Amino acid sequence: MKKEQLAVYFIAGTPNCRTSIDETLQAAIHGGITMFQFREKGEGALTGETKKHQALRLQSMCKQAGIPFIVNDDIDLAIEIGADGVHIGQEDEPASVVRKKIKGGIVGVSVHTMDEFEKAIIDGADYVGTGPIYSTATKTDARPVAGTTLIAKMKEKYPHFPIVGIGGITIENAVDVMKAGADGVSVITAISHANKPDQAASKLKNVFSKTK
Ligand SMILES: Cc1ncc(COP(=O)(O)OP(=O)(O)O)c(N)n1
Ligand SMILES: Cc1nc(C(=O)O)sc1CCOP(=O)(O)O
Ligand SMILES: [Mg+2]
Repeated sequence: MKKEQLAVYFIAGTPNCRTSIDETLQAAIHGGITMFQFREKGEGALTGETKKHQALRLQSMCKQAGIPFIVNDDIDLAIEIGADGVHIGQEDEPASVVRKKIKGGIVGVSVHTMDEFEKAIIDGADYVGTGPIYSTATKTDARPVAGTTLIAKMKEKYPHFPIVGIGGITIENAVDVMKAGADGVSVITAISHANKPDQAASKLKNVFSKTK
């Protein structure tokens, strides 16, 4: 995985989108997102075959655009459909186990402390996501707001390891996350609830280009 692929990392599931997730993702791709995570979670989330078929449609759009298609939590689905990778948190399957299952695919791990970060590196993570950087209404079980301090500490100790910030990130505050040392920003609402998701993605990409 190239670090640059984390620049504008869009995450969404059907419950996050105001119009259809297919339209939202297509617009986000048009605006320049660099990676996509299918996170089918929360009230009204699809399950079973319907979830799989939705995943396949989105995967095909990502493939055509040449951006990695990552599956959140559901390792079996990721393997079944041949996704480019998975994202797991501290409450999910251990990263060391997932690393073996996913073989050469991308493994992203959520971390909240320096110890979790160093363990993720040892376990074979390709990148880490850390947050919530700012207050978020999207994840009901999010941890307390962390700010950008941990990102700066992680970058200081491991300058080359890919790190992305997540949680409450907007077009306005993304610059501070980048300046703290993140290689990119992960967003749900900033793109999925935007009136024009393509423009939101494009503005986030501009923040990245101006900061890096
Ligand atoms: C890029 C990125 N970073 C962090 C997360 C959060 O993962 P997790 O803690 O497992 O929480 P859920 O997303 O599964 O609710 C993420 N998904 N992506
Ligand atoms: C999925 C997720 N994980 C978080 C973490 O802190 O690990 S915050 C979060 C939600 C991000 O959504 P939004 O961009 O709408 O705030
Ligand atoms: Mg998870």
